[in-house]
Amino acid sequence: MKMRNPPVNSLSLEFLTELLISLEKLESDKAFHAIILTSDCPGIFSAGLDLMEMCGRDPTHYAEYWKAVQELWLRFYLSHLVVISAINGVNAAGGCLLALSCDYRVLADNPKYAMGLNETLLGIIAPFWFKDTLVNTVGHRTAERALQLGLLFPPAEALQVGMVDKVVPEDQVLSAARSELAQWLAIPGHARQLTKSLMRKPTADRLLKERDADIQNFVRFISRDAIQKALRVYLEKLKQKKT
Ligand SMILES: CCCCCCCCCCCCC/C=C/C(=O)SCCNC(=O)CCNC(=O)[C@H](O)C(C)(C)COP(=O)(O)OP(=O)(O)OC[C@H]1O[C@@H](n2cnc3c(N)ncnc32)[C@H](O)[C@@H]1OP(=O)(O)O
Repeated sequence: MKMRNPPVNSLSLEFLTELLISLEKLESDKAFHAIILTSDCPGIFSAGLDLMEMCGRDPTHYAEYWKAVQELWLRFYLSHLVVISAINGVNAAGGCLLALSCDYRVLADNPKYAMGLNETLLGIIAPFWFKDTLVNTVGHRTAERALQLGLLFPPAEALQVGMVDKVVPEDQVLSAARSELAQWLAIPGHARQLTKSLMRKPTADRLLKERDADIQNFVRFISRDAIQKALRVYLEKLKQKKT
């Protein structure tokens, strides 16, 4: 699955919906057993959630958007397919969440390709299920530091803290993901799937039990004047970077 939403693969409502539909199609076709998730945007895996969906819109839109974000995470996190990410670019916040929801992560060895949950740098916070997904991957202490400081880890550090499983030269990121896949596909499917569910269901259930409350919390939080201002300032900084 090659993500293509130029210029930065931001996860807009439309793009989230496309990803969901693609995933559902693959999952319902018995011929498919695995996905390699990668990017078609040079140097960028994903810039995360689309800030334009969270800025200057009305509460109904925020609620619709957040429901789609929840849905995409739940579907990827619990997918019965083997999902491996071949991370071939910078990968921020919501994009990083998507990679953390995969079964295995290969990152291209380029110092520019940092990844992490950097929400605090924007003046916002990573929701509890983003946090849980990170804790499940790198452990509590590393997650606590990474989340508070909004750290984006370059490849060597991402490997060292366990955020990714392998770092390879850029031109080998896809072939490394394919090689890894062979090992996962050699395991009897039902046993692997049940084990995945055993490991992940408690984390997913936390959100499933509080889905509506989580949407309401998001809408309340994102609608605050101070948060809207912080997002506008951040977007402005991104634009000024060019001049
Ligand atoms: C009491 C508590 C209750 C709590 C309740 C819960 C609360 C929940 C809170 C909210 C949770 C929200 C979670 C958010 C998750 C996210 O994912 S936020 C997004 C974070 N992403 C980023 O910080 C990355 C930002 N982008 C970049 O750093 C760079 O763009 C890049 C990815 C490194 C690429 O750089 P470069 O190649 O130089 O391209 P640019 O010129 O910077 O960008 C090109 C254009 O794209 C626009 N853009 C970039 N990122 C985004 C984005 N995420 N969304 C929308 N648009 C984006 C950028 O502005 C450029 O636009 P133009 O200038 O118009 O070309």
